[in-house]
Amino acid sequence: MAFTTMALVTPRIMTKTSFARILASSPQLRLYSSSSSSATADFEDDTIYALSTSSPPSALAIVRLSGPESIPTLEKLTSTDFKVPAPRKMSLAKLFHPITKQPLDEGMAVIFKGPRSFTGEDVVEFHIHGSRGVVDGVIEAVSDSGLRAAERGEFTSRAFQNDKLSLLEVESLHSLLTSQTSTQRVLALSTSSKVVEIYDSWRETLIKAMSHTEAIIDFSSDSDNTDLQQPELIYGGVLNNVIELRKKMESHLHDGYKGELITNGVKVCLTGLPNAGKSSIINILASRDVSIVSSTPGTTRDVVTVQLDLGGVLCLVSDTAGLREGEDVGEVESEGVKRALRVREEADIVVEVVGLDGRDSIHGDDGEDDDVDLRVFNKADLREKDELGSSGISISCVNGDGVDKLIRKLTEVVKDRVGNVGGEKSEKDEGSEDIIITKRRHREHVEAAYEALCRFETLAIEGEAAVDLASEELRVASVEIGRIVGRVDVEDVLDSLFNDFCVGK
Ligand SMILES: Nc1nc2c(ncn2[C@@H]2O[C@H](COP(=O)(O)OP(=O)(O)OP(=O)(O)O)[C@@H](O)[C@H]2O)c(=O)[nH]1
Ligand SMILES: [Mg+2]
Repeated sequence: MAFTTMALVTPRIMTKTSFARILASSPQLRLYSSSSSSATADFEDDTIYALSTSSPPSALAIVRLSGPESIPTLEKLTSTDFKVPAPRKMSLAKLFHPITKQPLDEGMAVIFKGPRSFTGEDVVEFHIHGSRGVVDGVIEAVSDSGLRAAERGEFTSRAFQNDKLSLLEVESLHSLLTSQTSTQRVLALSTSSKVVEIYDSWRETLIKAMSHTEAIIDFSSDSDNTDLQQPELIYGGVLNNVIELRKKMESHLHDGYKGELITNGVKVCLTGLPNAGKSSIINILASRDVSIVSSTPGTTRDVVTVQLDLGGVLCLVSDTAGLREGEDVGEVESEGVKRALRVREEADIVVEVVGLDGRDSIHGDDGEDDDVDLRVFNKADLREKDELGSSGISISCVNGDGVDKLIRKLTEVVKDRVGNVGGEKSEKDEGSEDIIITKRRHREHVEAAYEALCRFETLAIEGEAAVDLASEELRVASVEIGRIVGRVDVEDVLDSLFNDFCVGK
Protein backbone atom coordinates (compact mmCIF):
# COMPACT_ATOMS: atom_id res chain seq x y z
CA MET A 1 0.00 0.00 0.00
CA ALA A 2 1.47 3.34 -0.99
CA PHE A 3 1.34 5.64 2.00
CA THR A 4 1.88 9.32 1.47
CA THR A 5 4.32 10.92 3.86
CA MET A 6 2.34 14.13 3.94
CA ALA A 7 1.32 15.77 7.17
CA LEU A 8 -2.04 15.12 8.78
CA VAL A 9 -4.57 17.28 6.99
CA THR A 10 -7.86 18.68 8.17
CA PRO A 11 -10.01 18.95 5.06
CA ARG A 12 -11.43 22.42 4.74
CA ILE A 13 -14.98 22.99 3.63
CA MET A 14 -14.67 24.38 0.13
CA THR A 15 -16.81 26.88 -1.66
CA LYS A 16 -17.32 27.05 -5.37
CA THR A 17 -14.80 29.78 -5.82
CA SER A 18 -12.29 28.93 -3.19
CA PHE A 19 -10.42 25.66 -3.28
CA ALA A 20 -8.35 26.44 -0.24
CA ARG A 21 -5.24 24.42 0.27
CA ILE A 22 -4.07 23.55 3.70
CA LEU A 23 -0.76 22.04 4.33
CA ALA A 24 -0.61 21.63 8.04
CA SER A 25 2.68 20.42 9.35
CA SER A 26 2.45 17.72 11.93
CA PRO A 27 4.48 18.21 15.06
CA GLN A 28 7.64 16.18 14.73
CA LEU A 29 9.24 14.78 17.81
CA ARG A 30 12.80 15.44 16.81
CA LEU A 31 15.61 14.01 18.80
CA TYR A 32 18.40 16.13 20.07
CA SER A 33 20.76 13.22 20.30
CA SER A 34 20.33 9.88 18.65
CA SER A 35 20.22 6.81 20.74
CA SER A 36 18.64 3.54 19.88
CA SER A 37 19.25 1.38 22.87
CA SER A 38 16.50 0.77 25.33
CA ALA A 39 16.50 2.47 28.67
CA THR A 40 15.10 -0.42 30.59
CA ALA A 41 17.79 -3.00 30.05
CA ASP A 42 20.37 -1.56 32.41
CA PHE A 43 18.59 0.80 34.72
CA GLU A 44 21.18 2.41 36.96
CA ASP A 45 21.15 4.83 39.80
CA ASP A 46 23.36 7.43 38.12
CA THR A 47 22.29 10.92 37.18
CA ILE A 48 21.05 11.52 33.66
CA TYR A 49 20.38 14.59 31.54
CA ALA A 50 18.62 15.43 28.30
CA LEU A 51 17.17 18.26 26.32
CA SER A 52 13.45 17.73 26.87
CA THR A 53 12.26 20.17 24.23
CA SER A 54 12.73 19.99 20.47
CA SER A 55 15.98 20.76 18.68
CA PRO A 56 17.18 24.35 18.64
CA PRO A 57 16.43 26.99 17.67
CA SER A 58 13.33 27.73 19.70
CA ALA A 59 12.33 30.56 22.02
CA LEU A 60 12.92 28.54 25.15
CA ALA A 61 14.35 25.11 25.92
CA ILE A 62 14.29 22.79 28.92
CA VAL A 63 17.27 20.70 29.99
CA ARG A 64 16.28 18.13 32.53
CA LEU A 65 18.41 16.22 35.05
CA SER A 66 17.36 13.28 37.20
CA GLY A 67 19.25 11.41 39.87
CA PRO A 68 21.25 12.03 43.06
CA GLU A 69 23.70 14.45 41.40
CA SER A 70 20.97 16.73 39.98
CA ILE A 71 20.97 19.37 42.73
CA PRO A 72 24.78 19.34 43.21
CA THR A 73 25.07 19.90 39.44
CA LEU A 74 22.75 22.90 39.66
CA GLU A 75 25.06 24.29 42.33
CA LYS A 76 28.13 23.63 40.15
CA LEU A 77 26.60 25.59 37.25
CA THR A 78 25.66 28.62 39.35
CA SER A 79 27.70 31.09 41.37
CA THR A 80 28.47 30.59 45.05
CA ASP A 81 25.85 33.13 46.15
CA PHE A 82 23.08 31.22 44.30
CA LYS A 83 20.52 29.80 46.69
CA VAL A 84 18.99 26.51 45.62
CA PRO A 85 15.27 27.31 45.39
CA ALA A 86 12.63 25.53 47.43
CA PRO A 87 11.14 22.56 45.52
CA ARG A 88 8.69 23.53 42.76
CA LYS A 89 9.62 27.21 42.92
CA MET A 90 11.20 28.82 39.88
CA SER A 91 14.34 30.80 40.52
CA LEU A 92 16.41 33.04 38.27
CA ALA A 93 19.76 31.36 37.64
CA LYS A 94 22.88 32.74 35.97
CA LEU A 95 24.57 29.68 34.53
CA PHE A 96 28.33 29.21 34.07
CA HIS A 97 30.48 26.34 32.82
CA PRO A 98 31.72 24.64 36.03
CA ILE A 99 35.37 24.48 34.84
CA THR A 100 35.95 27.36 32.41
CA LYS A 101 33.50 29.66 34.22
CA GLN A 102 32.30 30.92 30.82
CA PRO A 103 28.79 32.41 31.05
CA LEU A 104 26.11 30.15 29.51
CA ASP A 105 22.76 31.86 29.99
CA GLU A 106 20.47 33.71 32.33
CA GLY A 107 17.62 31.31 32.73
CA MET A 108 15.34 29.79 35.32
CA ALA A 109 15.89 26.71 37.45
CA VAL A 110 13.41 24.57 39.32
CA ILE A 111 13.97 21.54 41.49
CA PHE A 112 11.69 18.63 42.36
CA LYS A 113 12.82 16.61 45.35
CA GLY A 114 12.40 12.85 45.07
CA PRO A 115 10.13 11.04 45.58
CA ARG A 116 7.79 13.95 44.73
CA SER A 117 9.01 14.27 41.15
CA PHE A 118 8.16 12.76 37.77
CA THR A 119 10.92 10.14 38.04
CA GLY A 120 10.70 9.72 41.81
CA GLU A 121 14.32 10.96 42.04
CA ASP A 122 15.73 14.45 42.56
CA VAL A 123 15.02 16.36 39.36
CA VAL A 124 16.34 19.71 38.15
CA GLU A 125 15.02 21.59 35.16
CA PHE A 126 16.88 24.43 33.47
CA HIS A 127 14.51 26.65 31.51
CA ILE A 128 16.90 28.39 29.17
CA HIS A 129 16.96 30.30 25.90
CA GLY A 130 16.48 27.96 22.96
CA SER A 131 19.35 28.92 20.64
CA ARG A 132 21.85 26.28 19.64
CA GLY A 133 24.65 28.22 21.32
CA VAL A 134 22.90 28.29 24.69
CA VAL A 135 21.55 24.74 24.53
CA ASP A 136 24.89 23.24 23.43
CA GLY A 137 26.69 25.21 26.13
CA VAL A 138 24.40 24.02 28.94
CA ILE A 139 24.44 20.42 27.69
CA GLU A 140 28.23 20.47 27.53
CA ALA A 141 28.46 21.96 31.04
CA VAL A 142 26.16 19.31 32.46
CA SER A 143 28.07 16.55 30.70
CA ASP A 144 31.41 17.97 31.93
CA SER A 145 29.95 17.80 35.45
CA GLY A 146 29.96 14.00 35.12
CA LEU A 147 26.34 13.33 34.22
CA ARG A 148 25.28 10.79 31.60
CA ALA A 149 23.11 11.51 28.54
CA ALA A 150 19.71 9.87 28.98
CA GLU A 151 18.54 7.07 26.73
CA ARG A 152 15.20 7.26 24.95
CA GLY A 153 12.38 7.28 27.47
CA GLU A 154 14.77 6.91 30.39
CA PHE A 155 13.02 9.53 32.54
CA THR A 156 9.74 7.66 32.10
CA SER A 157 11.46 4.34 32.63
CA ARG A 158 12.78 5.61 35.98
CA ALA A 159 9.27 6.79 36.86
CA PHE A 160 8.06 3.25 36.17
CA GLN A 161 10.89 1.62 38.12
CA ASN A 162 10.17 3.91 41.07
CA ASP A 163 6.44 3.09 40.99
CA LYS A 164 5.45 6.60 39.97
CA LEU A 165 3.68 5.28 36.88
CA SER A 166 2.13 1.93 36.01
CA LEU A 167 2.74 0.34 32.62
CA LEU A 168 -0.71 1.44 31.53
CA GLU A 169 0.04 5.03 32.53
CA VAL A 170 3.32 4.88 30.62
CA GLU A 171 1.39 3.74 27.56
CA SER A 172 -1.15 6.55 28.02
CA LEU A 173 1.68 9.06 28.30
CA HIS A 174 3.16 7.73 25.07
CA SER A 175 -0.24 8.03 23.39
CA LEU A 176 -0.53 11.60 24.63
CA LEU A 177 2.93 12.51 23.34
CA THR A 178 2.18 11.04 19.93
CA SER A 179 -1.45 12.20 19.69
CA GLN A 180 -2.27 13.86 16.38
CA THR A 181 -5.94 14.65 16.88
CA SER A 182 -8.20 15.96 19.62
CA THR A 183 -9.89 12.59 20.16
CA GLN A 184 -6.53 10.86 20.53
CA ARG A 185 -5.53 13.49 23.08
CA VAL A 186 -8.77 13.16 25.07
CA LEU A 187 -8.57 9.37 24.96
CA ALA A 188 -4.94 9.37 26.15
CA LEU A 189 -5.82 11.71 29.02
CA SER A 190 -8.80 9.65 30.07
CA THR A 191 -7.13 6.26 30.11
CA SER A 192 -4.70 6.48 32.93
CA SER A 193 -5.51 6.48 36.63
CA LYS A 194 -9.23 5.69 36.27
CA VAL A 195 -8.53 2.68 34.08
CA VAL A 196 -5.73 1.50 36.37
CA GLU A 197 -8.18 1.63 39.29
CA ILE A 198 -10.74 -0.47 37.43
CA TYR A 199 -8.30 -3.14 36.28
CA ASP A 200 -6.75 -3.24 39.76
CA SER A 201 -10.19 -3.75 41.32
CA TRP A 202 -10.84 -6.64 38.90
CA ARG A 203 -7.54 -8.19 39.86
CA GLU A 204 -8.34 -7.77 43.54
CA THR A 205 -11.67 -9.58 43.05
CA LEU A 206 -9.83 -12.42 41.34
CA ILE A 207 -7.16 -12.67 44.01
CA LYS A 208 -9.82 -12.75 46.75
CA ALA A 209 -11.70 -15.45 44.85
CA MET A 210 -8.47 -17.38 44.47
CA SER A 211 -7.71 -17.23 48.19
CA HIS A 212 -11.16 -18.67 48.77
CA THR A 213 -10.62 -21.55 46.34
CA GLU A 214 -7.16 -22.23 47.78
CA ALA A 215 -8.77 -22.50 51.22
CA ILE A 216 -11.28 -25.00 49.83
CA ILE A 217 -8.42 -27.09 48.45
CA ASP A 218 -6.70 -27.12 51.87
CA PHE A 219 -9.94 -27.77 53.70
CA SER A 220 -11.22 -30.50 51.39
CA SER A 221 -8.07 -32.62 51.70
CA ASP A 222 -8.77 -33.34 55.37
CA SER A 223 -12.52 -33.39 55.26
CA ASP A 224 -15.22 -35.81 54.16
CA ASN A 225 -17.82 -33.08 53.88
CA THR A 226 -20.55 -34.28 51.49
CA ASP A 227 -21.60 -30.70 50.68
CA LEU A 228 -18.46 -30.37 48.60
CA GLN A 229 -20.27 -31.69 45.53
CA GLN A 230 -22.45 -28.56 45.31
CA PRO A 231 -20.82 -25.59 43.60
CA GLU A 232 -22.91 -22.96 45.40
CA LEU A 233 -21.91 -24.38 48.75
CA ILE A 234 -18.28 -24.77 47.81
CA TYR A 235 -17.79 -21.43 46.19
CA GLY A 236 -20.36 -19.41 48.09
CA GLY A 237 -20.42 -15.75 46.94
CA VAL A 238 -17.21 -16.24 44.98
CA LEU A 239 -19.02 -17.86 42.09
CA ASN A 240 -21.42 -14.92 41.78
CA ASN A 241 -18.58 -12.41 42.02
CA VAL A 242 -16.69 -14.19 39.26
CA ILE A 243 -19.78 -14.40 37.04
CA GLU A 244 -20.42 -10.69 37.57
CA LEU A 245 -16.82 -9.88 36.71
CA ARG A 246 -16.93 -12.09 33.63
CA LYS A 247 -20.00 -10.15 32.45
CA LYS A 248 -18.21 -6.85 33.02
CA MET A 249 -15.32 -8.13 30.91
CA GLU A 250 -17.74 -9.20 28.22
CA SER A 251 -19.31 -5.75 27.90
CA HIS A 252 -15.84 -4.19 28.11
CA LEU A 253 -14.81 -6.30 25.10
CA HIS A 254 -17.94 -5.28 23.17
CA ASP A 255 -16.94 -1.64 22.86
CA GLY A 256 -17.01 -1.54 19.07
CA TYR A 257 -13.21 -1.23 19.00
CA LYS A 258 -13.69 2.52 19.39
CA GLY A 259 -10.48 3.08 21.34
CA GLU A 260 -8.39 1.16 18.85
CA LEU A 261 -10.07 3.03 15.97
CA ILE A 262 -9.19 6.37 17.54
CA THR A 263 -5.65 5.26 18.30
CA ASN A 264 -4.88 3.59 14.98
CA GLY A 265 -7.09 5.72 12.72
CA VAL A 266 -10.42 4.98 11.06
CA LYS A 267 -9.86 3.27 7.71
CA VAL A 268 -11.96 4.88 4.95
CA CYS A 269 -11.96 3.30 1.48
CA LEU A 270 -12.94 5.20 -1.68
CA THR A 271 -14.27 2.60 -4.07
CA GLY A 272 -16.25 2.49 -7.32
CA LEU A 273 -16.05 1.95 -11.05
CA PRO A 274 -13.12 3.28 -13.10
CA ASN A 275 -13.31 6.98 -13.97
CA ALA A 276 -15.91 7.73 -11.30
CA GLY A 277 -13.68 10.40 -9.74
CA LYS A 278 -12.20 8.63 -6.69
CA SER A 279 -8.72 10.07 -7.21
CA SER A 280 -10.18 13.54 -7.81
CA ILE A 281 -12.01 13.28 -4.48
CA ILE A 282 -8.99 12.13 -2.47
CA ASN A 283 -6.99 15.03 -3.91
CA ILE A 284 -9.66 17.48 -2.79
CA LEU A 285 -9.84 15.94 0.69
CA ALA A 286 -6.05 15.98 1.03
CA SER A 287 -5.74 19.45 -0.49
CA ARG A 288 -2.98 18.26 -2.80
CA ASP A 289 -2.32 15.97 -5.71
CA VAL A 290 -1.63 12.66 -4.04
CA SER A 291 -3.21 10.50 -6.73
CA ILE A 292 -3.03 10.70 -10.54
CA VAL A 293 -6.25 11.88 -12.20
CA SER A 294 -6.84 11.11 -15.84
CA SER A 295 -9.71 10.57 -18.26
CA THR A 296 -8.35 7.08 -19.02
CA PRO A 297 -10.36 4.53 -17.04
CA GLY A 298 -8.16 2.28 -14.89
CA THR A 299 -5.56 4.93 -14.06
CA THR A 300 -5.17 4.13 -10.35
CA ARG A 301 -3.50 0.81 -9.64
CA ASP A 302 -1.77 1.08 -6.27
CA VAL A 303 -3.61 2.00 -3.10
CA VAL A 304 -2.86 5.59 -2.11
CA THR A 305 -3.56 6.46 1.52
CA VAL A 306 -3.63 9.85 3.21
CA GLN A 307 -4.08 10.78 6.85
CA LEU A 308 -6.91 13.20 7.49
CA ASP A 309 -8.28 14.81 10.61
CA LEU A 310 -12.05 14.56 10.31
CA GLY A 311 -13.82 16.20 13.23
CA GLY A 312 -10.86 15.48 15.51
CA VAL A 313 -10.59 11.83 14.48
CA LEU A 314 -7.56 10.44 12.66
CA CYS A 315 -8.71 8.86 9.40
CA LEU A 316 -6.71 6.86 6.89
CA VAL A 317 -8.44 7.53 3.60
CA SER A 318 -7.49 5.27 0.68
CA ASP A 319 -7.95 5.81 -3.04
CA THR A 320 -8.20 2.48 -4.82
CA ALA A 321 -8.28 1.10 -8.35
CA GLY A 322 -11.60 1.28 -10.20
CA LEU A 323 -13.39 -2.05 -9.94
CA ARG A 324 -13.77 -3.87 -13.24
CA GLU A 325 -12.95 -7.19 -14.83
CA GLY A 326 -12.90 -8.65 -18.32
CA GLU A 327 -10.59 -9.23 -21.25
CA ASP A 328 -9.54 -5.58 -21.48
CA VAL A 329 -8.21 -5.64 -17.96
CA GLY A 330 -4.49 -6.39 -18.02
CA GLU A 331 -2.39 -8.15 -15.41
CA VAL A 332 -1.31 -5.00 -13.58
CA GLU A 333 -4.79 -3.50 -13.40
CA SER A 334 -6.14 -6.83 -12.26
CA GLU A 335 -3.69 -6.83 -9.36
CA GLY A 336 -4.83 -3.27 -8.57
CA VAL A 337 -8.44 -4.44 -8.44
CA LYS A 338 -7.48 -7.28 -6.08
CA ARG A 339 -5.78 -4.79 -3.76
CA ALA A 340 -8.75 -2.46 -3.99
CA LEU A 341 -11.10 -5.24 -2.93
CA ARG A 342 -8.84 -6.15 -0.02
CA VAL A 343 -8.75 -2.56 1.22
CA ARG A 344 -12.53 -2.31 0.86
CA GLU A 345 -12.92 -5.51 2.86
CA GLU A 346 -10.69 -4.26 5.67
CA ALA A 347 -12.11 -0.72 5.76
CA ASP A 348 -14.11 0.62 8.69
CA ILE A 349 -16.03 2.91 6.34
CA VAL A 350 -16.71 2.28 2.65
CA VAL A 351 -17.44 5.29 0.44
CA GLU A 352 -18.67 4.40 -3.01
CA VAL A 353 -18.05 6.98 -5.69
CA VAL A 354 -20.52 6.86 -8.57
CA GLY A 355 -19.59 8.57 -11.83
CA LEU A 356 -21.67 8.93 -14.97
CA ASP A 357 -21.50 5.16 -15.55
CA GLY A 358 -23.44 4.58 -12.36
CA ARG A 359 -26.32 6.91 -13.33
CA ASP A 360 -28.98 4.29 -12.58
CA SER A 361 -28.32 4.16 -8.89
CA ILE A 362 -28.82 7.89 -8.45
CA HIS A 363 -32.59 7.66 -8.11
CA GLY A 364 -32.54 5.96 -4.79
CA ASP A 365 -31.31 2.53 -5.73
CA ASP A 366 -28.72 1.93 -3.08
CA GLY A 367 -27.37 -1.05 -4.97
CA GLU A 368 -26.73 -4.43 -3.50
CA ASP A 369 -23.48 -3.63 -1.75
CA ASP A 370 -24.49 -3.54 1.86
CA ASP A 371 -20.94 -2.74 2.95
CA VAL A 372 -21.32 0.79 1.55
CA ASP A 373 -21.63 3.43 4.29
CA LEU A 374 -21.81 6.48 2.06
CA ARG A 375 -22.57 6.87 -1.64
CA VAL A 376 -21.20 9.89 -3.48
CA PHE A 377 -22.56 10.87 -6.88
CA ASN A 378 -19.78 12.72 -8.64
CA LYS A 379 -19.73 14.87 -11.79
CA ALA A 380 -22.87 16.77 -10.81
CA ASP A 381 -21.77 19.47 -13.27
CA LEU A 382 -22.42 17.04 -16.14
CA ARG A 383 -25.83 15.92 -14.94
CA GLU A 384 -29.16 17.55 -15.55
CA LYS A 385 -30.58 19.16 -12.42
CA ASP A 386 -33.61 16.85 -12.41
CA GLU A 387 -31.31 13.86 -12.77
CA LEU A 388 -29.88 14.42 -9.30
CA GLY A 389 -31.67 12.04 -6.98
CA SER A 390 -32.16 12.28 -3.25
CA SER A 391 -30.06 9.33 -2.20
CA GLY A 392 -26.39 9.87 -1.29
CA ILE A 393 -24.45 13.05 -1.85
CA SER A 394 -24.11 14.84 -5.10
CA ILE A 395 -20.83 16.61 -5.77
CA SER A 396 -18.66 18.04 -8.49
CA CYS A 397 -14.90 17.91 -8.27
CA VAL A 398 -14.73 20.46 -11.07
CA ASN A 399 -16.66 23.32 -9.51
CA GLY A 400 -16.63 22.23 -5.85
CA ASP A 401 -20.41 21.89 -5.53
CA GLY A 402 -21.37 19.59 -2.65
CA VAL A 403 -17.80 19.10 -1.43
CA ASP A 404 -18.54 20.83 1.89
CA LYS A 405 -21.57 18.58 2.33
CA LEU A 406 -19.45 15.51 1.58
CA ILE A 407 -16.88 16.47 4.21
CA ARG A 408 -19.62 17.13 6.77
CA LYS A 409 -21.39 13.85 6.02
CA LEU A 410 -18.17 11.83 6.06
CA THR A 411 -17.21 13.44 9.38
CA GLU A 412 -20.63 12.48 10.76
CA VAL A 413 -20.22 8.85 9.67
CA VAL A 414 -16.71 8.73 11.19
CA LYS A 415 -17.84 10.26 14.48
CA ASP A 416 -20.76 7.85 14.61
CA ARG A 417 -18.29 5.01 14.37
CA VAL A 418 -16.05 6.17 17.22
CA GLY A 419 -18.79 7.39 19.55
CA ASN A 420 -18.65 10.36 21.84
CA VAL A 421 -14.98 10.24 22.81
CA GLY A 422 -13.78 13.80 23.09
CA GLY A 423 -17.30 15.16 22.93
CA GLU A 424 -19.18 16.88 25.72
CA LYS A 425 -20.27 14.58 28.54
CA SER A 426 -23.97 14.33 29.15
CA GLU A 427 -25.26 14.37 32.71
CA LYS A 428 -25.86 10.65 32.33
CA ASP A 429 -22.20 10.04 31.45
CA GLU A 430 -20.88 11.93 34.46
CA GLY A 431 -19.22 9.53 36.87
CA SER A 432 -19.90 6.59 34.57
CA GLU A 433 -17.41 3.73 34.93
CA ASP A 434 -17.29 2.99 31.21
CA ILE A 435 -13.81 2.62 29.89
CA ILE A 436 -12.79 1.70 26.41
CA ILE A 437 -9.91 -0.44 25.27
CA THR A 438 -7.25 1.60 23.52
CA LYS A 439 -4.66 -0.99 22.64
CA ARG A 440 -4.68 -4.41 21.08
CA ARG A 441 -2.35 -5.62 23.86
CA HIS A 442 -4.97 -4.73 26.49
CA ARG A 443 -7.73 -6.42 24.51
CA GLU A 444 -5.71 -9.64 24.23
CA HIS A 445 -5.19 -9.75 28.00
CA VAL A 446 -8.87 -9.05 28.75
CA GLU A 447 -9.87 -11.74 26.24
CA ALA A 448 -7.52 -14.26 27.84
CA ALA A 449 -8.86 -13.39 31.31
CA TYR A 450 -12.44 -13.66 30.07
CA GLU A 451 -11.78 -17.10 28.59
CA ALA A 452 -10.18 -18.26 31.84
CA LEU A 453 -13.29 -17.17 33.76
CA CYS A 454 -15.54 -19.04 31.32
CA ARG A 455 -13.48 -22.15 31.96
CA PHE A 456 -13.67 -21.47 35.70
CA GLU A 457 -17.48 -21.46 35.56
CA THR A 458 -17.52 -24.77 33.67
CA LEU A 459 -15.14 -26.35 36.18
CA ALA A 460 -17.12 -24.94 39.11
CA ILE A 461 -20.11 -27.03 38.05
CA GLU A 462 -18.06 -30.16 38.72
CA GLY A 463 -17.88 -29.23 42.39
CA GLU A 464 -14.99 -30.24 44.61
CA ALA A 465 -13.46 -32.62 42.07
CA ALA A 466 -12.23 -29.74 39.91
CA VAL A 467 -11.60 -27.08 42.49
CA ASP A 468 -7.83 -27.04 41.97
CA LEU A 469 -8.25 -26.65 38.19
CA ALA A 470 -10.85 -23.93 38.76
CA SER A 471 -8.49 -22.13 41.10
CA GLU A 472 -5.78 -22.25 38.43
CA GLU A 473 -8.15 -20.49 35.98
CA LEU A 474 -8.62 -17.67 38.50
CA ARG A 475 -4.86 -17.37 38.73
CA VAL A 476 -4.56 -17.20 34.93
CA ALA A 477 -7.24 -14.48 34.80
CA SER A 478 -5.60 -12.41 37.53
CA VAL A 479 -2.19 -12.65 35.84
CA GLU A 480 -3.70 -11.53 32.52
CA ILE A 481 -5.37 -8.49 34.12
CA GLY A 482 -2.18 -7.77 36.07
CA ARG A 483 -0.26 -7.68 32.81
CA ILE A 484 -2.40 -4.83 31.45
CA VAL A 485 -1.45 -2.48 34.26
CA GLY A 486 2.05 -3.90 34.49
CA ARG A 487 1.75 -5.63 37.84
CA VAL A 488 3.24 -8.89 36.55
CA ASP A 489 5.91 -9.93 34.02
CA VAL A 490 5.94 -7.14 31.52
CA GLU A 491 9.64 -6.89 30.64
CA ASP A 492 9.02 -7.76 26.99
CA VAL A 493 6.51 -4.91 26.62
CA LEU A 494 8.71 -2.40 28.41
CA ASP A 495 11.70 -2.64 26.09
CA SER A 496 9.83 -1.79 22.92
CA LEU A 497 7.68 0.80 24.66
CA PHE A 498 10.49 2.92 26.11
CA ASN A 499 12.36 2.67 22.84
CA ASP A 500 9.42 4.47 21.21
CA PHE A 501 9.78 7.47 23.51
CA CYS A 502 11.91 10.43 22.61
CA VAL A 503 15.03 11.44 24.50
CA GLY A 504 14.19 13.76 27.37
CA LYS A 505 10.92 12.05 28.34
N1 LIG B 1 -16.81 17.04 -15.33
C1 LIG B 1 -16.27 16.42 -14.29
N2 LIG B 1 -15.21 15.63 -14.47
C2 LIG B 1 -14.68 15.02 -13.40
C3 LIG B 1 -15.21 15.20 -12.11
N3 LIG B 1 -14.46 14.46 -11.27
C4 LIG B 1 -13.51 13.86 -11.98
N4 LIG B 1 -13.65 14.20 -13.28
C5 LIG B 1 -12.84 13.72 -14.39
O1 LIG B 1 -13.09 12.35 -14.55
C6 LIG B 1 -11.91 11.66 -14.97
C7 LIG B 1 -11.60 10.52 -14.03
O2 LIG B 1 -11.30 11.05 -12.76
P1 LIG B 1 -10.44 10.23 -11.70
O3 LIG B 1 -10.48 10.99 -10.46
O4 LIG B 1 -9.12 9.87 -12.27
O5 LIG B 1 -11.34 8.94 -11.60
P2 LIG B 1 -11.03 7.57 -10.81
O6 LIG B 1 -12.29 7.11 -10.22
O7 LIG B 1 -9.89 7.76 -9.89
O8 LIG B 1 -10.62 6.63 -12.00
P3 LIG B 1 -9.73 5.29 -11.95
O9 LIG B 1 -8.44 5.59 -11.26
O10 LIG B 1 -9.56 4.98 -13.37
O11 LIG B 1 -10.53 4.25 -11.26
C8 LIG B 1 -10.83 12.73 -15.04
O12 LIG B 1 -10.71 13.19 -16.34
C9 LIG B 1 -11.35 13.84 -14.14
O13 LIG B 1 -10.86 15.10 -14.50
C10 LIG B 1 -16.34 16.04 -11.95
O14 LIG B 1 -16.87 16.25 -10.86
N5 LIG B 1 -16.83 16.62 -13.08
MG1 LIG C 1 -8.07 6.88 -9.76
